[in-house]
Amino acid sequence: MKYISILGSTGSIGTQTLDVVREHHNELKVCAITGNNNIDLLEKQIIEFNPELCCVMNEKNALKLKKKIDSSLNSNIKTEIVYGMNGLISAAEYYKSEIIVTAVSGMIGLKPTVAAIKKGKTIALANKETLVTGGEYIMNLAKKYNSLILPVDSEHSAIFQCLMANDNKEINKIVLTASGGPFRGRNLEFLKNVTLEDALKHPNWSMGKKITIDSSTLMNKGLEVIEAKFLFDVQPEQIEVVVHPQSIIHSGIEFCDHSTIAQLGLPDMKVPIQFALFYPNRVKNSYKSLSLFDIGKLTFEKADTNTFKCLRLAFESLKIKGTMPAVLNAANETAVDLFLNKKISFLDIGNINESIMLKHSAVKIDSVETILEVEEWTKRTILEH
Ligand SMILES: NC(=O)C1=CN([C@@H]2O[C@H](COP(=O)(O)OP(=O)(O)OC[C@H]3O[C@@H](n4cnc5c(N)ncnc54)[C@H](OP(=O)(O)O)[C@@H]3O)[C@@H](O)[C@H]2O)C=CC1
Ligand SMILES: CC(=O)[C@@H](O)[C@H](O)COP(=O)(O)O
Ligand SMILES: [Mn+2]
Repeated sequence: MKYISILGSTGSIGTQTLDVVREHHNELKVCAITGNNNIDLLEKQIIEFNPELCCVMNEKNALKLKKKIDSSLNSNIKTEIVYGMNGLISAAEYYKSEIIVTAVSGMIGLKPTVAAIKKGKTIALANKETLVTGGEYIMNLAKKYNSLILPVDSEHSAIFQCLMANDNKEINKIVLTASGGPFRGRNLEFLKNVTLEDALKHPNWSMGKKITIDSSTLMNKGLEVIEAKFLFDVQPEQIEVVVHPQSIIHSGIEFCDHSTIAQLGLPDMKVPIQFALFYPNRVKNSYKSLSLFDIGKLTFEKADTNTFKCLRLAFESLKIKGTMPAVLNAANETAVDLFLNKKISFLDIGNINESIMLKHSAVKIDSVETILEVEEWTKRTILEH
């Protein structure tokens, strides 16, 4: 039996991780789960999976959930309810858990992931913001504490799988695929008037709201470029973004002999989640099979980084190094939150990200505190404006 913690069990990745656990209930056991607002779903998850620990970020919600659980007629439930950042860290450090699925959205995932790394846990990393903000610091920490980081992000899982069979072989480039989002092919004039509802319509994937907006601005691809740079220790120039609207080729590697290996599959996150949970093994499941006949055509385009400036900003932040990717990420989280609350327009997201980068003088990251300080500065600077 493999014991796991799921940080963010009520979200898109969290619920799909639980689907994988249901599929493999004889091999996987959930010890700890966490959520923020969705306590109705947390209650259902507690009843079904009976974890030993459940953290609700928000204290009031935690007390409400505790009341519900205490008054439940099901006397088998032994779940301890905790709350706040300390609670999230306890779930990440939970003594029985070997693998921690980091499926919370945003930089809030940084501290618990660092805590899990310091306990030498295996990290099934969905929360890309941890690597985007912590970069080399996180990778070095993982080495120091012998913690294995297994990517869950579909592109990075694809790259990891291509590398697995070709360990220690020199690579020319990473081919990082992008769907292009709901506004692929559109120009700035069109984007001036797009709405939140338009931006939330991802063509291929059903995901949480924040990452769905990031896909529509191509910031998601920018964050993934930064994630790939640190995970696979390549130069930014070795990462080629290719728009592939069908999202069937999840990414690939061109090796030094000009042979390219890619990983393909239907757009279903259960596949990379399962891969991380069972690594290095491949195990059978009941998921749908890919039929290339049904797909018919696979097409490829260049990304338009003039119209979608967030992708360009990501490459620029990597050139500047240090805290700049963390600042870009924090600016983007703040801007996306404002957009989700209908306070700014779609194009404002990229403009805010760019203006904050211009205001920031990057420094080297030598602690989690450095990252949290620049996050605080970024959010304050945007909101005071
Ligand atoms: N969805 C996908 O297919 C993919 C996602 N990812 C990455 O995985 C991560 C999760 O994405 P996704 O599942 O889509 O996101 P969701 O928005 O669907 O889920 C987010 C989860 O985090 C919890 N949460 C939100 N805010 C806080 C907070 N302040 N403190 C503690 N917990 C919080 C939510 O709790 P609650 O619901 O109870 O409020 C929920 O459990 C992101 O980093 C994303 O980039 C990467 C590749 C694909
Ligand atoms: C499923 C997944 O990994 C997402 O990150 C996905 O890649 C988003 O699609 P885009 O290619 O549109 O950003
Ligand atoms: Mn992805």
